[in-house]
This record gives sequence, C-alpha cells and structure tokens, in this order.
Amino acid sequence: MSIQLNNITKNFGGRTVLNDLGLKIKNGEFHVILGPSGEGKSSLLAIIAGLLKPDRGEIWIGDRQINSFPPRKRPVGFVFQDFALFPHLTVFDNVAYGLRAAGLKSSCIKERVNRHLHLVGMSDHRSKYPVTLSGGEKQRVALARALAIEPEVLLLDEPLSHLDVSLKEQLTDELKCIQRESGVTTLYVTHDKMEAMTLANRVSVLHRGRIEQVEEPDKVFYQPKTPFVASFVGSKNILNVRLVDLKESTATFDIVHPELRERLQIDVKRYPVFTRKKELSLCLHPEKIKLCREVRPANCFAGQVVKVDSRGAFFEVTVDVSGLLLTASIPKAGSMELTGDIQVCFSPDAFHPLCGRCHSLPEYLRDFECIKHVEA
Ligand SMILES: Nc1ncnc2c1ncn2[C@@H]1O[C@H](COP(=O)(O)OP(=O)(O)OP(=O)(O)O)[C@@H](O)[C@H]1O
Repeated sequence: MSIQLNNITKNFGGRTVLNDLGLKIKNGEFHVILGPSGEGKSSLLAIIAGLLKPDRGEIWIGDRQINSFPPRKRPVGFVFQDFALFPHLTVFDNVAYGLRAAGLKSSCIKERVNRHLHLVGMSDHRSKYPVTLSGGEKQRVALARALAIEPEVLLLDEPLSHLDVSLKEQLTDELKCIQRESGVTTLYVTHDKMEAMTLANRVSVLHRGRIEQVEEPDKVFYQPKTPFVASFVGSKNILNVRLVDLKESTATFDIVHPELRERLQIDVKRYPVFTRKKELSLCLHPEKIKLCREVRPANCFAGQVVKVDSRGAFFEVTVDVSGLLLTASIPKAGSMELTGDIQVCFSPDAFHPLCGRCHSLPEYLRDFECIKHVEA
C-alpha cells in the first residue's frame, strides 16, 4: 500500500519538530528517511503507527485516512531501534504475539510464525528466549514479528544502529532481500548515509521538520539539491558564488570567501538558472577537477596539496586554495606526483547548482541567499 503524509506538524514544548511535512511513498517501495539525530524521524514513524498524535496533518495508507484509527487497527508493523522483544516469551511466542492478539486460529498462527521465522533464517531458534540471542538474531526476530501480522506497511526505526559494522552490512543485504520477497511497502529511518544508499529505492532527507529532497539514492548523493543535503551526504567542494558578469554563453562569478580572489566561469547554456540568479551555492564535482603544473587561462586556481588519501582506483586529493579546501578525485593510473604547489583546474560544466538557504555555512555566509530563496 502507498503511504501519503499531508501537512504533518508536531510541536514538543513550543519547539516545532515536524513542520507541515508532506511525503508520498509508493506501493512496494523501500523508502528511507535520512536525517541527523533529533530531527524528528522516530516521531514521524510513531505518528504513522498511531503511538503519537500529530498537532496537524493527515496520514493515508492506500485510500484510507487513518488518523482516527487506534494503533492496533493500523495496518502497520513496527521494528523499534532496541527491537523491544518480550523477554519472558520464546522466539516463537514473540512472533506469535500479534497474531494471538488478533484472534487468529492456532493452526494459522503456527503456519505464519514458521513461515516468517524461515524467511528471516531463525527457524532453528524458535524455542529460545531473547536473552540468549545475539543482537543480529534479535533484530531478525523483531523483523519476523513485524512481518507476521502481514502489515500493509512496515516501519523500521534505525533497526541496525546497535549492531557492529560487519553484522550491519550482512543484515542490510538480508533486509533488502526480505523486503523484496515480501513486497511490503517499507519506511526506514536512519541517520546513516550508507544504510540509506544501500537499502533505499528512494531517499528523503529530513531537515528542520521538512523533507528537503526526495529522490533515488544516486541523485541525493551525487546531485544534492540544497546546501544542507550536500553537506549532510558529505558532498565536497560546496562553493558560494556571486555573479559579476554575464555573456551569451558564460557567466563569471566571484567566490564568496574572505581570502580567495579567484573567479569562476560557468557554462550558462548548461545551467540557464544561473542567468537569473545573482548569488547561489554550487557543488564542484571532485571527479571533474584536474590537477596540473601549468597555469590555464580560466577556472584554474593555484594551491598546495595538503592530503592524499587512497580510495580504490582513485586518490582523494585535498588542495588548499587560499584557505579554501578543494577535493579532487584523481585516477591512480598515470597520475602525476601529488605534492607541493599545484594548479586546480576544471571545465565550465563541472558544477551543479544547489538551492535553499545556506544554514550550514560559516558565520560570514549566514545571510547568503541561494537560488530557491532568491526565486521566492
Ligand atoms: N515525547 C516527547 N516529548 C518531548 N520531546 C520529545 C518527545 N519525543 C521526542 N522529542 C524531541 O523531539 C525531537 C525529535 O526526536 P526524535 O526522536 O523524533 O528524533 P530522531 O530524528 O528520531 O532522533 P534519533 O536519530 O536520535 O533517534 C528531539 O529533540 C526529542 O528530544
């Protein structure tokens, strides 16, 4: 079933945590909400599950508005951050719990519990108590319990956050397979970018109570739309620029930085939005930067190499350009010596623009206006 959230607003003690939030999740989708700690991710899941009442807004599952449904009548399965298994019940009874509460016949309960324990690879542990299980096993049982009620929607609240790295990787893969097999519409919240990247069909980035970008993981990570999304997903080379000259095909910008006097030239045929904006933020793609010794006429800054990290077939090279750190991704094969003074060069199409106000910027840029804001 699809999920639709309209204008969801939630305040705690005068602080607005969710602010007129809207989101549509497609039937069968694995959707990840990504955001920093304390941004309201768990609150949003609790609102969908009926454990928390929104101050305003509508929750739809398929064609039913479920605001007035009590939690037990909502067609959702919930896996909590700490799994919340009942310690006094065996694995079998934990998974059977919701089915008994729903009044199913014991033959039906047995079949469903066994089927879901098999799905998560826990058939051999059915008689154990939670205290005897590892973190990964508890997570599987919690998942089986949520799926056994055959919910229309599965809600997962950072279910892998307490697990070690290798187990997390293994369970991430398993979770993806289980979701695909069951076909249940899944909403998963996390602050972990790698989980979002690995699991999601689409990712929503939550910031200041609203969704700032909803797209496939590749788009969110490689074409972030706002300065917040860019900095949260770890984009390198976010520049703030001010238009100084506009010709038919090229716009020239100053970089807003206390020490940097260099100018950028950008291909405006490729980015017509630039022609209407005086000030904006943009990303300079690390893989489109070239490092060389000779000075080129445009888009070429003098700097010093300060760090070289090995990243598979590439070096990630950090260059200090008058106090601005730029990161270049340079293929290892045939790379020059990456030390000392160097020229950082890029073509006029090496950028993509960001929109929104630049909250995550240093003090001297606080009042800087970016595309969306200027447009409004
Ligand atoms: N019942 C409550 N009463 C008061 N404040 C609350 C309540 N529940 C949550 N909050 C506050 O709302 C904010 C959002 O909390 P929430 O747990 O939804 O965030 P989150 O994004 O899930 O964080 P995390 O990733 O750390 O779990 C936090 O500042 C939290 O302290």
